[in-house]
Amino acid sequence: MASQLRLRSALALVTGAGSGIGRAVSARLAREGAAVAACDLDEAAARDTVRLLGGPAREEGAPGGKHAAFQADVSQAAAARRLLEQVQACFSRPPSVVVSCAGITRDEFLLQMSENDWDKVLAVNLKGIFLITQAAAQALVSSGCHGSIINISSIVGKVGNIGQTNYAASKAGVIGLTQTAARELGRHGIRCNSVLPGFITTPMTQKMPQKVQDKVTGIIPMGHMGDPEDVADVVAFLASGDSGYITGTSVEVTGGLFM
Ligand SMILES: CCCCCCCCCCCCCC(=O)CC(=O)SCCNC(=O)CCNC(=O)[C@H](O)C(C)(C)COP(=O)(O)OP(=O)(O)OC[C@H]1O[C@@H](n2cnc3c(N)ncnc32)[C@H](O)[C@@H]1OP(=O)(O)O
Ligand SMILES: NC(=O)C1=CN([C@@H]2O[C@H](COP(=O)(O)OP(=O)(O)OC[C@H]3O[C@@H](n4cnc5c(N)ncnc54)[C@H](O)[C@@H]3O)[C@@H](O)[C@H]2O)C=CC1
Repeated sequence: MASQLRLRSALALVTGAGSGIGRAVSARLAREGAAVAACDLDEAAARDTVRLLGGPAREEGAPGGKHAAFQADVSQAAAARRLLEQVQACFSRPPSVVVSCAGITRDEFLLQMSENDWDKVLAVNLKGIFLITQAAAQALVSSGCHGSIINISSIVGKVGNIGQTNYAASKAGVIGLTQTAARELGRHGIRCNSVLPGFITTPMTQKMPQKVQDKVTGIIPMGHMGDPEDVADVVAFLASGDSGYITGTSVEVTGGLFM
């Protein structure tokens, strides 16, 4: 039972909380007792996630509910700063758990990839994690609070993938960013780890051509795609004291794909 409420004193900020892995992470952290600040570019989707967590939503300035929804574009510095301000105003404390799930794809072969598709993916997937990690770390350090920052990379950041020069670069960058943050923030009691999901059933992967989906599934040692909850299991562990001496790591959740 204890492990089921190991996050009862935590406030968790989850970006990309309106869909897929971010929604599953929000549900799992809430189930383990955390208050969840669910953020998404799509505010309605973030609100839907908070409704799924159960109980009344906490609106800024009207404390009552346990969880709250926020709208922000993580790729914009002012929005990232404003998000951390709004979360602290709503909950009277900085988030002790920060999970960056917000991410996009703009897939194309290198020979045809546009600069715009490169820029957009790097802005959301890498710069967005820089901005959120920085704003959250600044809030935690200035308040003397410890924390756990979990950044969602991808197995593609480790091995590359056809059609994803932009995405692969962004996800490889997330690993290096997180390792560096771990080196700098450890002395402040802030742990930073990356999670590298493999092929997970979400709207993001459902956009892939079916023939490619079939190709990938055929080479997964466990023989099937993963669920968002498989990723949430690892995120909850990294968020909790059960991983208290783990920082700077990259945890692969892939069914053995590209081990
Ligand atoms: C033995 C198979 C090995 C497969 C390895 C694949 C690993 C993928 C793991 C993903 C796990 C993590 C995913 C993640 O982090 C979340 C995401 O990023 S989900 C999106 C992942 N995106 C892709 O994998 C790219 C998929 N491809 C496309 O979207 C289109 O092909 C593309 C827009 C790049 C080009 O479209 P188009 O010009 O229409 O060409 P085709 O679609 O007809 O493709 C031509 C040819 O190339 C083959 N192909 C395309 N992508 C891949 C790929 N990723 N891996 C392997 N092969 C690919 C495609 O099957 C065609 O082959 P033919 O034999 O000519 O039919
Ligand atoms: N689905 C998969 O197989 C894998 C996914 N990932 C990563 O996991 C994370 C979540 O992916 P999924 O749940 O599959 O995708 P998804 O598309 O279901 O959810 C992504 C969420 O991020 C939000 N978002 C997009 N841009 C944003 C922005 N600028 N600011 C704030 N929110 C924004 C979207 O509105 C959406 O709700 C992404 O970072 C993705 O790259 C990594 C490996 C595998």
